[in-house]
Amino acid sequence: MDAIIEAQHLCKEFKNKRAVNDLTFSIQRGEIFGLLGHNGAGKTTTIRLLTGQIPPTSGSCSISGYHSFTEQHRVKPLIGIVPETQNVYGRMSGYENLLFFARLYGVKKTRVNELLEQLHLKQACHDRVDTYSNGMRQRLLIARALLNHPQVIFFDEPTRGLDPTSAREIRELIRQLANTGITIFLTTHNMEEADSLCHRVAFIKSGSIIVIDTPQNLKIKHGARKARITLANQQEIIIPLSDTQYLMSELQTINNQEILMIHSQEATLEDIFIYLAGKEEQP
Ligand SMILES: Nc1ncnc2c1ncn2[C@@H]1O[C@H](COP(=O)(O)OP(=O)(O)OP(=O)(O)O)[C@@H](O)[C@H]1O
Repeated sequence: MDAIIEAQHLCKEFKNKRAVNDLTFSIQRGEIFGLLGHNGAGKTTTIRLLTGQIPPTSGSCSISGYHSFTEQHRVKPLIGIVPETQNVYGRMSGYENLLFFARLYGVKKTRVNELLEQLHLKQACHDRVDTYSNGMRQRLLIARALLNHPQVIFFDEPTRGLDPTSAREIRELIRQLANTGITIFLTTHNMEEADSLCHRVAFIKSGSIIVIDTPQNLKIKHGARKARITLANQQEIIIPLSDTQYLMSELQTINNQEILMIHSQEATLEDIFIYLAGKEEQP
């Protein structure tokens, strides 16, 4: 296996607050990996550690074998970051924004044009960014993250605040990037998004990872399958299939009523998340 991101007993404390607690994991090249957690669970801090923006309190993390913080000069050319806040220069055009960063990174102008084309921003590229929709701004941030041909892209809540069409476009784009071999590390609150996009997910709670697996395995291991029975009078009964006694007693209550439909219902990733991580974090 060829791991590109590795964390070993990674911890981060702010004053007396432990934001990230003993994270150990590795992510393979080409993987789409999702870090899922409530507000304040430690997702952004994990990204900041992995990308070398802040030093760990203890433990270590690396990209392609280079220590994220102490070997930033090696790590920076390998990564792209799409942050949670859309920190672009509103008074500049999309083109100027990209050109500014291209110069900073020593990237050729032709790459800017290539990315404006790839991210469908060519037409509006000379308009001021503060006239862009949220979806366009997000695509501009992705273009910026791609300037240096990164091997890994970190997305912090990539579809937060986007309308469903723009969110779908961004998800499609993430899939396309992964298909070109780029490793994707993303954080999200959106369980459906994680389920449809990620090869593996980790649930983080109060700074600790409580489980890492594929969405499918998590559903198989922790999800109760249920039968949804719709009666002719439109009443719906949901019965867990694992509990035979309960199933039999519920079926008896149906008695002579006509059954319209019986569907088997799989647990969703959200069900599993709530089961394992509970509701929102306590401050
Ligand atoms: N610079 C900082 N100084 C002090 N505390 C911080 C700092 N950054 C984060 N924290 C705290 O660490 C914890 C984890 O924060 P983090 O931003 O990583 O969570 P998150 O999972 O990304 O949340 P959200 O989904 O709301 O963005 C929170 O309790 C937060 O208040």
